[in-house]
Amino acid sequence: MGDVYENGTGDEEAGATAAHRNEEINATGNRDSYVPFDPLKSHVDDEFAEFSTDAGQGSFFEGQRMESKSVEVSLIQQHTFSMNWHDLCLSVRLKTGGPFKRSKETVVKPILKGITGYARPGQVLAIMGGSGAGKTALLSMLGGRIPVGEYEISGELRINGHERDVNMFRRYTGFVEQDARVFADLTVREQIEFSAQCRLPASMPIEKKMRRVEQVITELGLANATNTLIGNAVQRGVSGGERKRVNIGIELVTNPPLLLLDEPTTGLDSFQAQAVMLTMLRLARRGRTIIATIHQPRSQIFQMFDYLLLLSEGHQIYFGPAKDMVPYFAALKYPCPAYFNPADFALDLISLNARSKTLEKQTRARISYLANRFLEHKSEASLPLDDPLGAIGDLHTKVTRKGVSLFSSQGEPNYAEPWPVQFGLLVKRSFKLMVREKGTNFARFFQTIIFSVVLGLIWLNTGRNSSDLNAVPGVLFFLLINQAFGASFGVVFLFPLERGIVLRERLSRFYRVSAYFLAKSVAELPRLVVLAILFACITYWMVGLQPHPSSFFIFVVLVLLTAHTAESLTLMASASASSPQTAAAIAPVLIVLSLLFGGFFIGPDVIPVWLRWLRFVSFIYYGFAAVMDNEFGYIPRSNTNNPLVTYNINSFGIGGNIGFLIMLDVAYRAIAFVFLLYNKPRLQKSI
Ligand SMILES: Nc1ncnc2c1ncn2[C@@H]1O[C@H](COP(=O)(O)OP(=O)(O)OP(=O)(O)O)[C@@H](O)[C@H]1O
Repeated sequence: MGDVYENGTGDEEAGATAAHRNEEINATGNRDSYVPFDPLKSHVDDEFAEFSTDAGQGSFFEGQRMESKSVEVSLIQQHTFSMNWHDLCLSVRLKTGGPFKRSKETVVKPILKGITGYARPGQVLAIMGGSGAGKTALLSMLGGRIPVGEYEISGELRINGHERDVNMFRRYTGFVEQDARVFADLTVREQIEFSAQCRLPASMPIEKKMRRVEQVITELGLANATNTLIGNAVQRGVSGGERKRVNIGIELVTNPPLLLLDEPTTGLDSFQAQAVMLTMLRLARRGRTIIATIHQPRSQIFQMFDYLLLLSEGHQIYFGPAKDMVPYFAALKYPCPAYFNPADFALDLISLNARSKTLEKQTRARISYLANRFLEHKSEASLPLDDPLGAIGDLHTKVTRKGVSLFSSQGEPNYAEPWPVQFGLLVKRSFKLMVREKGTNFARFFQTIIFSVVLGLIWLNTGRNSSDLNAVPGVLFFLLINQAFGASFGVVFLFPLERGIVLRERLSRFYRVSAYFLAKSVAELPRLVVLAILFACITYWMVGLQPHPSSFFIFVVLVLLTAHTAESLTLMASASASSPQTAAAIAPVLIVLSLLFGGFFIGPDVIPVWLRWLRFVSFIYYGFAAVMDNEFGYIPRSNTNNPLVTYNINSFGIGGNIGFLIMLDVAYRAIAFVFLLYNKPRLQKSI
């Protein structure tokens, strides 16, 4: 679409171009040109009347159903968020120059240039602007989600008239990101249910939590997709729009006092977009504060907005009641043509048109003119930061050393559920995900059987044949490295693939990282145990190792322990990497180094002195020593043909080597946990 106002900021030009679209320009652009619309009373609402009734009768919205007039009364009965912000600025430091340039220059790129406004309980605030205007940046700033490092922030922000404790704030607010970060192998219901189970108060009975899940599913029109897997590019699941609504449902289910949504309607058809916004409006009318960025809303959606904040190129162009936007621009001699969608009108007016140098110059001049006019108007738009509305609600603010916290944190735990419950929920989810990886499970099962049979056939009866005795150490070593690599490949992508989802859940305080880490470890165990036992059983008897049950049992334990330690070592790589590619690059290095110093390829005397210590942190070194001892321990060490002597096997014995292996296993896992704990984007704490 062309730029309606491409002739610049002049009154006549603007009017003339607008006339091109519609002869009937309401030159005054007064309120008469704006068709009042009450969505809650419209026919659209009727289509959703049943949900409205459900919500009113059920426990979903704890407060009573609110009409605008009764909003304030009900606000007093529940946690409510009133948010004021003043002169918010955000800029990013960009490094220029190639990677080898000695002195890198830093360029500061402003993203938000002094944004002021407020959001009230009971109302919907829409943040509108063209692509790259700064909508997501502003929403992230309001949501306390600006990463540390390259970004610089300034300005003031108050919740209910007080400084916020950003950690508590994140727990109590819902933040719906633009891109849905959800598990492909879980169903719609499972995703929303998990959020409800982790985040709703522990004191709430489970039936009530499940009822709330059902209500959210119904309210978001997901009833027909409840048991459908989310899916991904490879495996077909729900539609893009349904996926988006699941993302909203995950936040909505906790009924947060403040809900921030980044482009909740993008990718939805117009009916669904309207339905989602209607849900937001209803939520607002029940006392919630809703802030949503939105791109190109249709006129009926636009009329659901109570307040509007317009952004262009990081400048604030408008803030105020949505219904006053058209008159505001008309007063600046930019009238909205009659019967024209006010949202389209505003976006045409404030978008930078870079299709040609002339157009860019003209549109830039207009944006700067509008931004300057808003600066003059700003004092009227802003409210004092300690606005008395902040006193509404039963929030108890408390003075802490850091300032005033958002809530009274007395008796207010950081997480809704205690650690054991978090752990239980996570084990259940991880196990479910593991079982649903049918392709992987199938492949690993058959890979184990094929490998063990092939290896068994290659070295059939090698152990029973005394002339082949010297071949046995090689067989034992190979069996161990086979298990090490198998276990390593199984978990190398574990954390990077889930990273996005887990970071989202960690930010919203679903659970502690320790609960997640331990749950993953526990859920992965059954598969590892089954595969290791299967492998050991087949190869041990085919190769013909020591025929005593106790030796066989020790061998099984050692194969299992070696595989588990290899898994722990790989988890170090997996937890430290932010992408699957990085994990895949680090893990083989760790495993191969362990093999190299494992005592088979290179004897300790050949290794340079300063590198010899490395064998003590090689899990294969202990695993190999133990299986060798298990196989040849009966031969006295005085016998120079004893492979234990030939391979310079340590004298820790089977028990000692198992002990060291367990210690390494625990140490690797502990390091992996620390990596996971710290491998997250750090968010700025100020404002
Ligand atoms: N780390 C960064 N480095 C460079 N530029 C950045 C960075 N983060 C944000 N920006 C820039 O800030 C501007 C605003 O980005 P933002 O994502 O807020 O836009 P938006 O209005 O949400 O756009 P869209 O509707 O396309 O999502 C963009 O020009 C973007 O390129």
